[in-house]
Amino acid sequence: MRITVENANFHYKKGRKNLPNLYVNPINFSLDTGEVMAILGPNGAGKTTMLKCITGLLNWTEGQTYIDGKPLTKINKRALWKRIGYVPQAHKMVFGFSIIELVVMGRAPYISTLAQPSKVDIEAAYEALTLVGIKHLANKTCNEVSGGELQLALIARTLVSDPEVLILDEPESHLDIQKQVVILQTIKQLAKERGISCIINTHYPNHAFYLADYVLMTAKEKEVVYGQVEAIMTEQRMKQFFDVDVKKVIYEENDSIVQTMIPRALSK
Ligand SMILES: Nc1ncnc2c1ncn2[C@@H]1O[C@H](COP(=O)(O)OP(=O)(O)OP(=O)(O)O)[C@@H](O)[C@H]1O
Repeated sequence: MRITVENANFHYKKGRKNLPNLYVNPINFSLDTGEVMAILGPNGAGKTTMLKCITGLLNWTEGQTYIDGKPLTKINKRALWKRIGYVPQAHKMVFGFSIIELVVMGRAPYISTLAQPSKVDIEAAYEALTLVGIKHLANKTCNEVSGGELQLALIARTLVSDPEVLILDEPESHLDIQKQVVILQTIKQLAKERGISCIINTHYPNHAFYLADYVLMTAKEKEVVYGQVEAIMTEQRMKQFFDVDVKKVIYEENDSIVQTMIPRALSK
């Protein structure tokens, strides 16, 4: 499946008044089966808004998202949500669903209105929990698990609809370093082994280096740039977009080239 965004932009409204466009120049990118794109930018740059527009939760005010060449607005919503999985930022939930109930809700596009989830739906939910490594938490309530465990459950909830594209909003935020690794490895595995295309908002340049084939970088009043990771993730661009001096370090580990970025202010 190919997801394409062409000449897109967005502005919020305040009352009847249009606020300025969030992006200085139109957004253009294309992602094929199993490819990963990371979106990076400072707080308030419009990353969450962009994910919502890509999936049709908000409507682009200019341009369009296309799925295999077909405008997203022309695709039946139920059919669309079988193909696209959206994992929002995890906020602690205060209601009492169990984790398995939360994950079964992800089968909604397959369950007809008013029908109960079937055995197949419940089996699919357990399979997804197994995949993200938290099957043992199935009967805990959302209130009883940690932020990281809830984040994994939200990913599982998306996986039960067997999506072709996974859109994740800062999935590794608020997680300890071990849980971050689990999330990143899970996403990479879904992309490379299951051919799921992934779009991920992240605040971590190193995560983009690990996961992404392409990076889209945006910041208020800065040109939106998009391209292959090596071309976009430069010291110069980090200075330009984040106003931070970083050192890009490249080294070899287990026959792979690893790239990382360290803020110079933190090196003694
Ligand atoms: N409903 C809204 N109405 C008006 N402005 C909004 C609305 N939602 C967000 N904004 C503004 O749009 C801009 C982009 O917000 P968005 O949440 O997309 O940024 P972000 O890059 O995801 O930020 P962060 O990294 O902090 O999560 C911000 O200036 C925000 O205040």
